[in-house]
Amino acid sequence: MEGVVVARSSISYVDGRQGRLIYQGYDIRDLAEHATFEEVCFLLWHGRLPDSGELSSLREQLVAARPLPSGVVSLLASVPGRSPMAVLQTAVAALGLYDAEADDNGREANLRKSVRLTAQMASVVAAFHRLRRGLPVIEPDPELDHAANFLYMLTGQRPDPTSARVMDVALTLHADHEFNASCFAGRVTASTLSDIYSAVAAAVGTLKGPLHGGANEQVMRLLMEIGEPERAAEVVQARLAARERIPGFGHRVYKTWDPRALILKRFSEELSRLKGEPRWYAISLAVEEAVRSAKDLYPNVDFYSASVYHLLGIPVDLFTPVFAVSRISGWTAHLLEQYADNRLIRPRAEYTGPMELRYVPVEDRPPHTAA
Ligand SMILES: CC(=O)SCCNC(=O)CCNC(=O)[C@H](O)C(C)(C)COP(=O)(O)OP(=O)(O)OC[C@H]1O[C@@H](n2cnc3c(N)ncnc32)[C@H](O)[C@@H]1OP(=O)(O)O
Ligand SMILES: O=C([O-])CC(=O)C(=O)O
Repeated sequence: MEGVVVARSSISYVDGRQGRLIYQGYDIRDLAEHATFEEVCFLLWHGRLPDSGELSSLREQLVAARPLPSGVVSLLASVPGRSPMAVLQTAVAALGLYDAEADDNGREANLRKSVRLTAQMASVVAAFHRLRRGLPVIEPDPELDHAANFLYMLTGQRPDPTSARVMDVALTLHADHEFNASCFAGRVTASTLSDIYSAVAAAVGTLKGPLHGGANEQVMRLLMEIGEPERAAEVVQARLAARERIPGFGHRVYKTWDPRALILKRFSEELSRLKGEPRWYAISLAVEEAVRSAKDLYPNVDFYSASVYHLLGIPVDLFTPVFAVSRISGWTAHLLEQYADNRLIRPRAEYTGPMELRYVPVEDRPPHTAA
């Protein structure tokens, strides 16, 4: 389906040649510099920036929705913690079980659920992490905005202003990206008129893969394996010689710099310096140079977000869940758009199997021999 346009959408636009990303008319660089994640959520859901009353109201709704149903907390305390993305997917389905509006697909109900899901996915990731470490779940702080509160509930420390701002911008940068694989999976689910929780659970499962959101975790594991900038070229060359992919490079749509990667690169450099850990930026830069000199591939959003998340104190296996904590805003915007003008998404396949075979009873079939 490379390059195939499957629907019309007003939510976001990716110009893969110029390296531009637009949310509802606004350039991502403008939003990253000036907007908050809460404003971006409103923009994606409503198609325009909020006025101050609307923004205060959205903030209040998000704060009010942060606490999780106790049944979901019990579930998080009892599941095996091997795959945080599988836990998140399970928790999204469970949140639907506790929502009396789960099966109401009207726009107003779905908007309320978009707010709840955006607030609660952050709470799920933070609570799961605390519980698996045997630590108490942190009560949300209504004075903190979404990004800062997430870091607080995860780490137990109120973040410094730079960390809070970097987290907020990272959420904005990851919020939406046109018909990416997870968004498309969610829209396909919604197109059957299934509920928003089912659609988001499908999207979470799709984001998990290492060719999509799962790449950010693989990037950090690569940086850790490399360990020092001087080893970057050797490790990258060995991987390319083995025809392995370098996580965090290449993109189906961008054929130049991903504008989000440029912003995250600056944050990686800034945080590396501020936190006194210059090697993460130095290794990342050395990997970028090694890949760029070997292949015509640019870093995507997952490359520099890895060192940024690490420097914010986020555990490596939560990197992809943190991507979902942001992308829930874009997924739900797309689901609202899908429900508003729905037609079942059901493409065709070109059949390549045999025809005209006749059934033979099992006792008459010869033993199968591997080809
Ligand atoms: C949020 C996101 O989802 S962003 C993407 C996150 N995923 C990653 O970072 C995983 C690594 N990247 C990749 O695997 C790919 O670049 C993808 C899946 C993102 C896009 O892939 P496609 O559009 O299908 O590109 P395609 O697979 O056709 O690659 C074109 C060529 O570039 C090579 N290539 C692409 N990405 C990489 C990479 N990361 N490392 C090494 N080679 C690569 C391919 O091997 C291929 O080379 P060839 O023509 O010599 O065989
Ligand atoms: O658009 C894509 O294919 C991948 C994606 O979600 C992104 O880059 O944010």
